Amino acid sequence: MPATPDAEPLFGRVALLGAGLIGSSLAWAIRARGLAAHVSAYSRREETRRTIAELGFADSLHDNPGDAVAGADLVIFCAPVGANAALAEAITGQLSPGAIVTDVGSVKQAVIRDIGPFLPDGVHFVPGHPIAGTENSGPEAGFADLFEQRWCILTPPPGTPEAATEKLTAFWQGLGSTIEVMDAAHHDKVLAITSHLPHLIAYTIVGTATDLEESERAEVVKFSAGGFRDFTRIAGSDPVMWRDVFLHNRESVLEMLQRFSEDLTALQRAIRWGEGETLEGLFRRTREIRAGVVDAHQAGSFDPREPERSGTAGPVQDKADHPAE
Ligand SMILES: NC(=O)c1ccc[n+]([C@@H]2O[C@H](COP(=O)([O-])OP(=O)(O)OC[C@H]3O[C@@H](n4cnc5c(N)ncnc54)[C@H](O)[C@@H]3O)[C@@H](O)[C@H]2O)c1
Ligand SMILES: O=C(O)C(=O)C[C@]1(C(=O)O)C=C[C@@H](O)C=C1
Repeated sequence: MPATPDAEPLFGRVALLGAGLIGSSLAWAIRARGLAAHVSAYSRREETRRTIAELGFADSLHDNPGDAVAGADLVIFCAPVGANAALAEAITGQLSPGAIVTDVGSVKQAVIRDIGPFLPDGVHFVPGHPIAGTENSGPEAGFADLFEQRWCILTPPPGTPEAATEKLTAFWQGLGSTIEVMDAAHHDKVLAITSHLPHLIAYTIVGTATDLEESERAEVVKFSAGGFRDFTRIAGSDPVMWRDVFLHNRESVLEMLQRFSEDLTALQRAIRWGEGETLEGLFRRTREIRAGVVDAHQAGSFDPREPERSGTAGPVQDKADHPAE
């Protein structure tokens, strides 16, 4: 539920460390819903800072992470997870007592390992992960309703004061999300299969098809219709962000990849030996799962990733959805 404009904001100053898709969406959403009096943003590159200034979603812009967090009562790490340790080290002396530190990273155990040791006593760490995104990246890609009717998972380490988790819960609810609190290790396993492996498969299949195109002059991209095009959308996701996800959730991804490879081998056998029942049985099961996913979304979720099927075009669309353009 959006905050009313004259209500007291939940936070005085929110600092964003990195302002790409997620950071800029947070800034727009915080402003639209009146959740903070001031949004400060840190960005490394001058060119990106210029873009952010033109877009106008930050109240103050900084070329130094320490300056961005000074005086903030909420600090949100929004860079690729591989950048966290260096950023945490850079801000440690500037954090205000009582501040809440959180993040939006797609992995959680590595984030706790990399940021936790740099936080002084009296600063509360509540890692988070919005299950919301698109294949686009950078400050121009953000939009205010990205987090609406989406899950946000919080993974507070043992000993985190309840009040800090509650305040961050109120923040994400204010952005329109629904909260689930879970253990970081459990998060990393679940997301390995629901998000990380699908991205790995998409990157692989698009790479394989492109190699084939080069070696056999097969017209893969030209004739790519529904299925392959859907994969290219996911495979168009940010290379640095996803490099870091795989390097920082290694164990869980490798475990899920092992299971996936075994299942794939079973399908390979079924095709080789003409076992139609095996194939059809699996495809019927997965079709039911898809129907369940669609029902869940139709029960009230705006999904910017499926503009064609849901008929509700999101503000950021992939060119691949409009091949004639
Ligand atoms: N894209 C998604 O769908 C999605 C969804 C949920 C969570 N996340 C997580 O959100 C975080 C940000 O992802 P995004 O999609 O906004 O990426 P993005 O590429 O759009 O933005 C990342 C920002 O971080 C900056 N940055 C990159 N390397 C840096 C470094 N070493 N030091 C400081 N700044 C650096 C970039 O300049 C950019 O402004 C990641 O940790 C990602 O795992 C992404
Ligand atoms: O919608 C997409 O394009 C996404 O890939 C978003 C997605 C996902 O896998 O669902 C990607 C990474 C995240 O950490 C959370 C969400």
